[in-house]
Amino acid sequence: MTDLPKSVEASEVPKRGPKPPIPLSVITGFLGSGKTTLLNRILQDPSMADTAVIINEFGEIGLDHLLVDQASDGILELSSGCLCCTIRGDLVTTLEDLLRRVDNGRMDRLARVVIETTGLADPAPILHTIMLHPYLVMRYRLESVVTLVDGINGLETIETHEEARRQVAVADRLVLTKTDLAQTPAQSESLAALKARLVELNPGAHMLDAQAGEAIPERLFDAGLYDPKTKIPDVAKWLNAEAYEEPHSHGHHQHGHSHGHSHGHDHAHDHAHDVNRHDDKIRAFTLATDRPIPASALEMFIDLLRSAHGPKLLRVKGIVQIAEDPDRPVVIHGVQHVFHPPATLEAWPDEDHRTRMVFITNDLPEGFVRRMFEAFSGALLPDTPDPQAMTENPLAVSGFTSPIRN
Ligand SMILES: Nc1nc2c(ncn2[C@@H]2O[C@H](COP(=O)(O)OP(=O)(O)OP(=O)(O)O)[C@@H](O)[C@H]2O)c(=O)[nH]1
Repeated sequence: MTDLPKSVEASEVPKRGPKPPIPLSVITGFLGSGKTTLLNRILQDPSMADTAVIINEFGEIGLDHLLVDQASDGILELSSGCLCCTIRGDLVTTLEDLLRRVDNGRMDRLARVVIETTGLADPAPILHTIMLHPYLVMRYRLESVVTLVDGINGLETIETHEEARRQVAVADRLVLTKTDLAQTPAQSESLAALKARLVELNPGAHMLDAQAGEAIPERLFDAGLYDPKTKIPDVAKWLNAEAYEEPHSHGHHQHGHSHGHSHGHDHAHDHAHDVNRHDDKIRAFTLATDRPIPASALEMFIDLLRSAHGPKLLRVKGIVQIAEDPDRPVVIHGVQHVFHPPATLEAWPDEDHRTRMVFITNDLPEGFVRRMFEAFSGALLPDTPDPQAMTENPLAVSGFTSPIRN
């Protein structure tokens, strides 16, 4: 999985040979956050034609008005041109069934698959199912993780439920729901604090307001490495590393990160928030270097990170300049202990040829990851000591740049 130089080619351009992989997105969000409501709305959008939606229970989702035909294999055809199926058996079987339909011509086109998770689920195992499956990982490509957050109850849910924080951390898109219900000053204030908190937890995810009509398919799902129109990798957009530099300075994002200020609330309440923030162990940060990294060093860095600290890696994305093949960058993508097979791009998509990685970690300090990265990225020349020694006694590396510091 980590033999980087021999990695799979990330060829997305349709051509003879293997079919281009089918984009796959996951919609998650805490109980009652509005997943069904959102799905019902977007399923009526013409751009969702040729989409297959996988949900846990048909009963949960009021799709009756959309149903046309109940097929015998549990896959329903919707009047919008979508298919809908429940997760029968397991997700792998369902995803294989869809491929079979495409391959044997029973389905003309499968433009996208959307999986709705149950509210309490950590979406990571769903991503792992695809990343670890040798066939599915070739036929599907992870396009986006969309996490819905209730604009009224979200802040409290995030502070009290680890699952909710994980859902936020793994997201490419964060959708705020129920913002229409924030009418009192206290509710507006809570919504503002929620937005600030979301930026803090996951600065790279775009935030969309469902009530403002922003949660439309093209903005929800267009979060993959490849531009859906040109099929060209857009690494800068995918990584969105700039967003990590100044987490609180984003245009429409909330500036009022002012939990210490007086809002007329009692002091204890504000103080409780302060404590939660300071105790919080989720960190979002980036690493960057202009020094090419030997393939073996990258492999060891990733192996060590995921084997020793896998559960603490909520999300890792990166583009890496490999010393042996500096003109063809390697793209890495991990969720907890599982990394997608690294993809080698044919060329750098833009002028920036630095290695850049974004991390969202839980209880894994930035300094620790940074030192480990420094040790592996800068010093592992052929005559260097073994990586274990390097990790225990990391060397300082010149040319190493860091957009943000702890
Ligand atoms: N006012 C308002 N209500 C909403 C909005 N989104 C969802 N709701 C309501 O919130 C409730 C829960 O929404 P669902 O769509 O069922 O939420 P869910 O995430 O699918 O719920 P589970 O499947 O139980 O996890 C429903 O009564 C919706 O009508 C919104 O943007 N504004």
